[in-house]
Amino acid sequence: MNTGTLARLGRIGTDGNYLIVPMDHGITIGAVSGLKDIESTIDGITSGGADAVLTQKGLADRVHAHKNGAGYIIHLNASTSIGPDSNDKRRTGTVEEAVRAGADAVSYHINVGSKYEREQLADLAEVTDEADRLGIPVLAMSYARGTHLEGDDPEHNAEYLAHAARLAEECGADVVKTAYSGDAESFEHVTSSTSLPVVIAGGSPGTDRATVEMVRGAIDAGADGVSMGRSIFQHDDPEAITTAVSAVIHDDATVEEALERAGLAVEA
Ligand SMILES: CC(=O)[C@@H](O)[C@H](O)C[C@H](N)C(=O)O
Ligand SMILES: O=CC(=O)COP(=O)(O)O
Repeated sequence: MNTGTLARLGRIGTDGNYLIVPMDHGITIGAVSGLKDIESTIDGITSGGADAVLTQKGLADRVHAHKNGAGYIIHLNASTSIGPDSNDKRRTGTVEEAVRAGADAVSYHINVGSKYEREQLADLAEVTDEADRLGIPVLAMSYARGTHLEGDDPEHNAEYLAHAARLAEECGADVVKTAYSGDAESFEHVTSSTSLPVVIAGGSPGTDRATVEMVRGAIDAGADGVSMGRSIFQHDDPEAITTAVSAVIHDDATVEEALERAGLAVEA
């Protein structure tokens, strides 16, 4: 890893742990709650302890004035939930554009098991080469998603998730984000399948306790943090839920301690 990449990796995390809040969903699902007044949302989550925020390049001007010194990641591909196939992620930017827009890192989304994985695999490998030349870390959002997967809930199957996580390392990424398998025991298979820092997506929002329990379970399984979007930016109090998630990631708090610190309900 070159000096620049290592230095910038330190800007999107704290001591090797990562509380990243992605808000690139404006392409995927539109300007949902939390993304309309994204400036206030970013103020809240960075005050609550987020290490970095993540958007598409077009939002850069709206981010910088509100990120309170947190790191900034620009996402390089996207799809929409209303188009023919949300697994067909297409390029929305380059690493050079991200650097020009003041990013400390870039991210790229690959759907392993989809009919688009071949193109996305090749594109991710190009992104990591381009990023390495510029000393920019790459967060690979590596999901198990697509018609070639089998089983009842393939998107949360630990075998598929472990494969997706290792794929990111083999393609030269610096951090990998994938879905949580649902429990610490099965997720250990995912974290042990790669030497990369592993962070989890939050998925569709649940209760505050469920969100914090997911983070606690992932950390107990060897994960290094989160790249958690909707559960945080769509929360009624983004600063409070970020405070709770930060307590687990940065201070190794229990679920109860984290919820109490954030002033959130402790009972299930
Ligand atoms: C909205 C979702 O299902 C998320 O998991 C997205 O797929 C993640 C990605 N950043 C996107 O918005 O495309
Ligand atoms: O970019 C999106 C993610 O990294 C995960 O988003 P989610 O809303 O937590 O699923």
